[in-house]
Amino acid sequence: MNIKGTPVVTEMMVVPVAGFDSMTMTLSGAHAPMFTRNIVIMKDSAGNTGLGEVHGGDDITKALESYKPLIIGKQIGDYRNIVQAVKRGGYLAGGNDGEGLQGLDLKNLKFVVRAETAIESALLDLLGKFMGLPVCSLLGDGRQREDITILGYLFYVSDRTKVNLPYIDESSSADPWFRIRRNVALTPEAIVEQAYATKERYGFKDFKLKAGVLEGEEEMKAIRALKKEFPDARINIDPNGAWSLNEAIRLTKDMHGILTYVEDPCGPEKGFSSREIMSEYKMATGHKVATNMIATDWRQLHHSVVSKAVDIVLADPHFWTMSGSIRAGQVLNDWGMTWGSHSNNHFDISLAIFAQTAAAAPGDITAMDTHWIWQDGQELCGESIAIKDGKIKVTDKPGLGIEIDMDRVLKANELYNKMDSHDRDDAMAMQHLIPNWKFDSKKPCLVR
Ligand SMILES: O=C([O-])C(=O)C[C@H](O)[C@@H](O)C(=O)[O-]
Ligand SMILES: [Mg+2]
Repeated sequence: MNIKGTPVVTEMMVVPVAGFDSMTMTLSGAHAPMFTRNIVIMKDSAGNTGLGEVHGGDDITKALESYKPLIIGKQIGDYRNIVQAVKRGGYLAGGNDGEGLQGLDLKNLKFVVRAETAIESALLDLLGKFMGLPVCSLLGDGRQREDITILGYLFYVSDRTKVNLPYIDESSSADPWFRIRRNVALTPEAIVEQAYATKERYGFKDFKLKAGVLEGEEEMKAIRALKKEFPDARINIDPNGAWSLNEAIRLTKDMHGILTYVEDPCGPEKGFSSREIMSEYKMATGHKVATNMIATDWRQLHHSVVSKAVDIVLADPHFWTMSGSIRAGQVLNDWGMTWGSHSNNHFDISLAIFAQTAAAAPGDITAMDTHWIWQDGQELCGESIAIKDGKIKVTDKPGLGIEIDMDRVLKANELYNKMDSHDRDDAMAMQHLIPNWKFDSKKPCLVR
């Protein structure tokens, strides 16, 4: 079909970039000193620039590069067909396996990630700029809200001084959050200190603790300490499926009124699937359950709903595409369930993608995750999106509402080019801390 009347894509650049991170801990190990992302920069015949961002790694860079012939010369108004063509003909087409297997095997993360989200985002950014509308007005049933509530995503952080790796030190920063975020945090007191510092800088009212690091009892102490300090906060915990069913029940059965919901408490065990086990967990405890592990696509979502395994689906647009995430949000809302979003480390382009998607998700959505507070200060765009009073104000500017700063992108690309490996590997830093450390989907990473 030949659609007339919208500008055509004249140029598409894929720029792999890197940024600095803390030695944050998860079930999978420890974040490395640097994280990677892929940035897409498109230009059109109207002179506008469109932006996209997705996970890092050479496979995703190659996939994005392979999409160019399907995009350049095409009209931006035809973006749905372009994304469809990319999905069918792209380098990663057909591969889909991964985080949903409950192992958080990060070698597989690239198959859960929909690289085409970066293409969709750049095209929607261009189209929004052409039409004078923010991207959220072009998604689903259009804009649903004026601001997005964000939660303070707290992590245990290992002692970077114990490993010979180039983690950055910000302990002389003037900002209390920047001062502590690279430093060791393995106690309830340190987690509470993180919460206070993030509240001071971003105004968060709700918090999430990434668990699967220490013994569950220790992590519950941190949750209780948080609730004591922030009695009005909605607080959740996410061990990425590390606990057995019995352990999860034991740890959380008395946490009503303290935990608002529990995210991916258990995984598969004794021949039962993670959906069956999570369903039993929900029945046994009455807790609301969230996931970004067992409902990462439509087929998984179907089984999760049928088995009544979850209440809240964290439909990260980088896993679902922006329009897919909104479609999921519409269905969830109609079925009395709740939409939210998961995240990984990211730059400010992804923050805009999250904000625009959340702005178009209908109903009473849950506070959104973002790792961005761990990256704040490393923006790739001129005027960045701010989190104030625990919220992002949805922009009225056209497109994503941000403009790329090429000097910053080139610097982040230089950092990327200095790295030996571009794929995420949380076992690497862990092995510097504990020789021969190996991922075990049932053992918190510091319990060895
Ligand atoms: O909610 C989650 O499961 C995550 O945020 C998973 C991610 O892998 C996160 O823990 C990370 O990137 O370290
Ligand atoms: Mg999670």
